[in-house]
Amino acid sequence: MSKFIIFYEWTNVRNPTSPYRLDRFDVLAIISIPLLALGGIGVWIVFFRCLYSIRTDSEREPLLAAHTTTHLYTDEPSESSANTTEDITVQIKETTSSWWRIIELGKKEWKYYIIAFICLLIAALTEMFQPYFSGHIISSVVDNNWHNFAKNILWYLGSSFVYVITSGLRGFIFSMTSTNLIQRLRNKFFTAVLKQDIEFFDQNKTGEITSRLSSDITTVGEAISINLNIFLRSIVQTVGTVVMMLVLSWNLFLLVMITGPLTCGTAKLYGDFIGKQQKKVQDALADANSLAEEAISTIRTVKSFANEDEEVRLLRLKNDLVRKHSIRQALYYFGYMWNGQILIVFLNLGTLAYGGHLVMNNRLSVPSFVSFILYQQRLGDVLDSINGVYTGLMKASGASIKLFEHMDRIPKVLNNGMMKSNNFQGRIEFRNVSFAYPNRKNDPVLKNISFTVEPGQQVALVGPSGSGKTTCIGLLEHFYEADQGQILVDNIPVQEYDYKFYHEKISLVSQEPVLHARSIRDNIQYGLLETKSQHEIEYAAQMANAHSFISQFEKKYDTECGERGVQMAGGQKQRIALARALIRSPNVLLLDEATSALDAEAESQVQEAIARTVIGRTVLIIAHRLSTVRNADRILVLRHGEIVEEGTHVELMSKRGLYYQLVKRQIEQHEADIKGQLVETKPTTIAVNTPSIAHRYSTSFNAKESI
Ligand SMILES: Nc1ncnc2c1ncn2[C@@H]1O[C@H](COP(=O)(O)OP(=O)(O)OP(=O)(O)O)[C@@H](O)[C@H]1O
Repeated sequence: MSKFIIFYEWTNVRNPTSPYRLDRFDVLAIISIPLLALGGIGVWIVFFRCLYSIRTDSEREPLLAAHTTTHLYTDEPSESSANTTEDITVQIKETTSSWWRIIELGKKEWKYYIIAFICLLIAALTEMFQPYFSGHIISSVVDNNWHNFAKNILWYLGSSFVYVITSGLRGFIFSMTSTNLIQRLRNKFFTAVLKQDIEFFDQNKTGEITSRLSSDITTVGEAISINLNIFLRSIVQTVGTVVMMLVLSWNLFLLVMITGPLTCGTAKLYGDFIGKQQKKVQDALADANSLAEEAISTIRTVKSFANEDEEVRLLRLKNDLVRKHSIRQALYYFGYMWNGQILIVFLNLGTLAYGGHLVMNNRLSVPSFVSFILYQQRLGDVLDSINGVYTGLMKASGASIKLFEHMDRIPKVLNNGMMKSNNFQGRIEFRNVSFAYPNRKNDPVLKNISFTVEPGQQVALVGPSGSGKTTCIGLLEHFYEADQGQILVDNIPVQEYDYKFYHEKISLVSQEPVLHARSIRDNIQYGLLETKSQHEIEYAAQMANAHSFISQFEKKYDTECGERGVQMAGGQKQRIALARALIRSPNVLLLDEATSALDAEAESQVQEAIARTVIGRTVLIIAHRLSTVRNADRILVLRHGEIVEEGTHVELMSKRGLYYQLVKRQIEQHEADIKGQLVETKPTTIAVNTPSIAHRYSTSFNAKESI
């Protein structure tokens, strides 16, 4: 019992002899300082809530809104709707899951993280003792004790040396892992994006996707590695510093402790704001990048319409939105820093006053007080860092939400078929196919169409613009899934074929073939698993009527094609594209207006190549110039997504239906053109680079002859 009484007296805060005694001054300090700090924070919360509700001018700007993608002008409603419990829950889930996923990405480098953590631990421990040695250096100077002074100086120097080495190593490892993380994230994102179906690319602009690939991923990678570094360091430092402070003076530590929840609360509040704002910054940046990318990639069109100033104006408006979102984010950051500083000022003042009181009452020694103050300053820095970590993580999670959204999207069109046929014939069948594009679900493009193309047959699809011809090719290429009905090749649904196998058997030459910024050789063997010999490449080029012009280039097959084939003429591009299709010896050739953009000479060269290559192959051809499909085995006439006529050229002409009308209109148009061209003066005729008269004449002549 007596022991209990002694213990009670020893721990009784009212007992003047107890080391845990608290007087009125103690209680006043512990209560008043946090209250004062809270008041400061409250004022700032009110100020920032007001600021938050102010909409920027450019968000109201109608012109910009008209050019802004959906996610930008819908971000305001989404923010207000985030007030509902459901939305907040979704946001928290999104944020948490994106953190975990980013951490998972770093799992691969766990060995490096362990080394970095050991360095960090050593650095933090050595750093932790520095205030202790500083306190003793000061007190030994006051006491005139030079032996103690030298000893503590040596300890200080030794610990600083270890600190410098280990913290440098830690920094290097974290930078290296950050670079690796960014690269891995970039590769994963690019792989995921390329695996998406065409619907995804219909919905997302190229510039937006590339912006995610560069800017968002860098933001995430850097924020994560830097924050992981700071977070781990801060945790170790916090534990060490707290222990040292407790040992030095528990009364003073109690005062410091009370401000802890305030610091965490502030970090949470501002972290949430900053996270939300970061998503807006990244979205606005993606939108601006998208516009810049579009303007640069279509520079010829921009220049031919002298529209540079307008493009610059639009980009400025979009960049202005990025700037405004970024400034608002910087203001949140400023507020958060300000609050942190208020807390620190109050805490320092409180500690000085209360610590001074303890020293004057002989409850704390001077060296301990000095050391405590230094530790407290360090704790302030550490807590500040932890706050920064939280806001940094929120930034990263804001930037990563869209990244993971793209990466997680499961394509609606899956290319997971396994079928590889040894006896691939190339019989095409459209069986009751109906289709509407996913982004225009209410506008049916194909309505219950059925047709077959037997192996070796040449079938032409003709019809007015927008009747659904290219859509048929898109479905056959399995870019989209039909809403109803089936598309079969050799009686097997296209989705059941192995993706690579199918696209080697079926080759497409489109109206505006896109070449890659690589050599002609690389373009011809594009997408092939094995490298083709020079002989095979030349053979494909000869079949496509391309060898002679390629041979005239100085670098021959190593000549660069330029971005999207910009360094090649239209006819040359078409013939390289034809060689690219032919090198895989496809059973089925899809020709989507392969010659419509060419002049007479280029067209005749491509036609000649096509005539040579179609023999023995199943061919589905789309042509506006009806003269090019006269010899097809069968012609299907489409109108508003339905097959309205079917037969050979002669049969259809005799029917006097839509096909006849189309041919007639084309002849009349050509005749009018010829008359117009003939009355034009010579210089004008030379200046206007239209498809040649001779070509049009021959087309009209052919068509007329056939009527
Ligand atoms: N990616 C797309 N998203 C939404 N609608 C589309 C898309 N591509 C085409 N369309 C629409 O589908 C319809 C048919 O287009 P399609 O390209 O198949 O016509 P077409 O007969 O080939 O025309 P043209 O002869 O002028 O090339 C058009 O109304 C077009 O606006």
